[in-house]
Amino acid sequence: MTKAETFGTLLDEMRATAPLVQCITNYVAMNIAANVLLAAGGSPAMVHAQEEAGEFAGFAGALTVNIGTLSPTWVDGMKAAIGGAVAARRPWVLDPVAHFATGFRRKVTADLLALGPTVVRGNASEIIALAGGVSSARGVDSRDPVEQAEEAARWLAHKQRCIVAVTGATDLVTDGNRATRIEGGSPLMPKVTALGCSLTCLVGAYAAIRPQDPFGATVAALTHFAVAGEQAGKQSPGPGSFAVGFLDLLAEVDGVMLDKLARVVRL
Ligand SMILES: Nc1ncnc2c1ncn2[C@@H]1O[C@H](COP(=O)(O)OP(=O)(O)OP(=O)(O)O)[C@@H](O)[C@H]1O
Ligand SMILES: Cc1ncsc1CCO
Ligand SMILES: [Mg+2]
Repeated sequence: MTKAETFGTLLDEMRATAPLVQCITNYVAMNIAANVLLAAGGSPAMVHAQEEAGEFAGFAGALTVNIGTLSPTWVDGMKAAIGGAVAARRPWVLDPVAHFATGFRRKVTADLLALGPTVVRGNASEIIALAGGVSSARGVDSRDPVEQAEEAARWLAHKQRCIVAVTGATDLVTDGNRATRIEGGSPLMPKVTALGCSLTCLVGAYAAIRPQDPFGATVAALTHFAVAGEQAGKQSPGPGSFAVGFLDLLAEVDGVMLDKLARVVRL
């Protein structure tokens, strides 16, 4: 981000541009992720078949790849899409859902990481395990605090030469040298499935408008989520109404509100 830019100006620009984001996500996330992206201001397209994924990535603003409900044919689509995005010099974001759980997931994740994601976004357990650490998580839900993942995130970002975003009660974004903490959100967020997967797609939307600054783009996306989540949490008695209210708040937050309510700390 340049000096004159704020998260708010980035949000307004993202919404005005409505970047086309190719989302290869899981069966659980597909609907909510598309709705999240639309509410926030982007334009999602769930395109994953190997026959067309590479071609589509050539004109999408960004690509996001999520391994939540893997199968071999989807992996072919992911690799084709990544090839298309890299050839077109578009940013791509990897969400390594429960990558530690099985041999198949570990192998696919290693293959995808080797293709050079622009951003990796995961929960604390996923990022700790990606850096070779030990986590007690067995499935898609995190069992570790974000603070415990900071060293792992910095190490991974350095090794992969990418941006790493760790989410949880507070979020952390690092490029291996710089790191930023984002506060906000709601304890109801992990009680609604696939909000992390949806956030990965929103990171794609911001990266599409700032391909030269994926660090700033990632912090902006997480800040948009944190502010909308915090406000929605104040109005929601439980996960069901939160899911609906959160979509409303993602759309309601504008640049001025984002800059007023953002709690972002440079570490
Ligand atoms: N306890 C919490 N308090 C506030 N915000 C939270 C909390 N837990 C998660 N969040 C927020 O929820 C969003 C999703 O992060 P989370 O770490 O739950 O992703 P995830 O585990 O990958 O989710 P999923 O796999 O279900 O998509 C982020 O914006 C994060 O800041
Ligand atoms: C519940 C679930 N299972 C595979 S992916 C997914 C969505 C949250 O990551
Ligand atoms: Mg996840």
